Amino acid sequence: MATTKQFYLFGEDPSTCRDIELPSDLDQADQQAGQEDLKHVIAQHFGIVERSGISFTSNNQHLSSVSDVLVTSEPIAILIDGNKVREVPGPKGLPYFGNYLEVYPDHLGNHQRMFNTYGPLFKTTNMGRTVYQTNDPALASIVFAESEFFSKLINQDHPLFPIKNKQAGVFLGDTDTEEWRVAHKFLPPAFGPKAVRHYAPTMQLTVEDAFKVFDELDQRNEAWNVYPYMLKLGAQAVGKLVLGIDFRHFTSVDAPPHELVLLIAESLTINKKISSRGAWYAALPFGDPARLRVISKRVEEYLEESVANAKSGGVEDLDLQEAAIKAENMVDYAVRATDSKGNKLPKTSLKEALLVATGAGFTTTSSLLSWLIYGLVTYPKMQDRLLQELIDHDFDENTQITAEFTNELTFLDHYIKETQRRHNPSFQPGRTALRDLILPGGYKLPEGSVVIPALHHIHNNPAIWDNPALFNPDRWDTDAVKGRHKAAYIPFATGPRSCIGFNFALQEIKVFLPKLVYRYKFEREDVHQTVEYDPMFQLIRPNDLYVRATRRTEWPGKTTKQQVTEKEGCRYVRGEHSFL
Ligand code: HEM
Repeated sequence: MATTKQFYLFGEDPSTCRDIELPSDLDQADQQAGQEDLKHVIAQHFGIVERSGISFTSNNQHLSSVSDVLVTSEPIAILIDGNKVREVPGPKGLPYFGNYLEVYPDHLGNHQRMFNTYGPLFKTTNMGRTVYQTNDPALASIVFAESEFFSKLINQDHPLFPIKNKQAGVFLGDTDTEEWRVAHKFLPPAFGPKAVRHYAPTMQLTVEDAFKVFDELDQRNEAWNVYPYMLKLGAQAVGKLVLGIDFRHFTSVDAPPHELVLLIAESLTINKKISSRGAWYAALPFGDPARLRVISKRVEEYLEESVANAKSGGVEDLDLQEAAIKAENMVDYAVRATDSKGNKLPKTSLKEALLVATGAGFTTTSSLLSWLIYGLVTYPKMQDRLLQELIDHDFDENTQITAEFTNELTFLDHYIKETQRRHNPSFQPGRTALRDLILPGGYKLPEGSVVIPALHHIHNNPAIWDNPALFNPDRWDTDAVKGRHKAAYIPFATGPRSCIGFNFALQEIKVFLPKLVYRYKFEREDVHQTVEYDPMFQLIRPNDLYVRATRRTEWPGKTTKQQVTEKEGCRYVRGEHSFL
C-alpha cells in the first residue's frame, strides 16, 4: 500500500510541507535502489535538479535509510548538498534603476566583484530586467543542457529579447519551435569539419586579398585601428562563404564596410543598449527601438537579393552531407540540400537563418581576430613563438594552408585557446528556467529566471584556473588543464544550442593568423595607452587598439636540434614535462 509523508525544503517553514505519496515497493527494493526511487519522487515534486545531493532530516535526526523515512510521522526536511535551500544572493540596488549603476559600464569587472562577494551564482536587476550569472562550470553544464529544467527561451529578461526572431530558428529563436528544429537539421552539416575544410582556399584568398591594404598602410608608415579592419576581414570571409557576396572591403585602404555589415553591427549595439535598459525602453515607439525595426527591414531586403543572386556550384539537389562538401557557399548549400524525405530548408527560414549565421559569424570572428592581434603586441614572445613554429613547419608565403597543416601547429592552437580564455568575444549566452527549481548548492530559482553562464568569469575563475590573469598558452599542455571540468572552457558555449560555426571560426583563424604573422611584424602604436573593451556591445571587442604592421624582410632560421634539446631541458627544470 502506498504511504503518504510530509516533506518540506529545509530552510523554509515546516508549514510549507507537502503531502507526497511514496511508491508502495520502496522498502522492498534493495537499500540503494530504494534510496534512488525515493530521491527521484522528491526531486520531481520539488524541481530538484541534482537528486544525488538530496538527504533527509526530521526532528534534528538524519534519516539515512528509506526505512527511517517510512517510520517517521513528523514532517521531513529535505537538504540539498547537506544545506538549507536559499534565495540567490545579489546586491540590493536602487529603486527603479535596480543594479544598473553597479553593473555598467564595466560589466566584466563589476560582475567579477559580485562573484567575489556573493559566490558562484548571483542575481542582478537592471531597470526591471532580472538575470542570474554563474561562474561555476557545473552549474553552466546544467543550464546549457536543454532539459526539463532549462531551455533557450528568449523571454523579456533574456539578453537577446530585443532582436528575438522566431523565423531565424537558430541563435535568435527559442529551442522549442519547429523553426529551430528545421534550421538545426539543415545548417550543422554545412559547418562540420569536412565541409569547412573545403572553404580553406577561399579563406586564404580572402586574407591575401587584404595584404595590399596592410602593405599600403605600412608604406604610409601609418598605424591602424585593429577592430574596424578585422571587422572588414572577418565579414569579407563570412560574406563570401555564407552569403556568396563579395563585400569589396579591401579594394582600398578606406573602403567602407558594406551596408549589411554596418546594419548588423548597429543592431547589436542597439540591442545591448535596449536589453540593458529593460522592457520600458524596448517599447518606445521612437528612438532606438524604432531604428531597430528599420534596420531589420533593410537587412531583409539584402538577404532576398543575396538568395536570388547566389553563386551556385551546380543545379542538382544533393543530400545534406554531399551538399555540404560541394556547395560554393552556404546559400548555395541551403538551396540544394535535401533531407532523406526530399524536404528542403523552407524559404522563410533560409533567409533568416543565413542572416543570423552571417551576423553570428563575422561579429565574433572579427572580435577574436582583434584580440589575437592584441595578444601579439601585448604579451611578450607570442609573435616570435608563432613565427618560429611556422618556420619550423616549412611555412612560407606560397604555403597553401590546409586543416592537415594547421593540425600540426600546437603553439598556434594553444595561443588561440588562451586568447579565447582571456578575451572571448561571446560572454552572455542565456538559458531560461522552465519551472520553479532548486540548483545544486540549494539555490532556489523561480520559473522564467534567465541564467547566464558568464563565459569570461568561468574562464577566469580562480577556483579552476591557476593564476587566471596570467596569459600563458603553455598552460594548455599541463595535466591540470587537461583534467579540468568539461565546462571550464566553453568559448562556444556547450549543449544543443552551442555554436554551430565553431569549426568555421577556428579554421578561418588558423588560416588568417599564420598568414598575417608570417608577413608582418605587429607593434603597438602607443604602448602606454590602455586598451579597453566596449561595454555597450553584444560581444567583447577592443576599442582603440592601434597597431603598426611592418612588412617582414627577414625571418628566423629553423630551430636547430641543439635548441630543441636545450628547450626540453628547460622544461624539465621548470617541471612542465609530464614525466615530472
Ligand atoms: C570566435 C568565434 C565564435 C564564437 C566565440 C561563437 C560563440 C557562440 C556562442 C557562445 C553561441 C551560443 C549563443 C547562445 O547560447 O545564445 C553561438 C551560437 C551560434 N553561432 Fe557562434 N561563435 C563564433 C563563430 C561563429 C561563426 C563563424 C558562425 C557561422 C558562420 C557562428 C554561428 C552560430 C550560430 C548559427 C549559433 C546559434 C546556434 C543555435 O541557435 O542553435 N558562430 N556561438
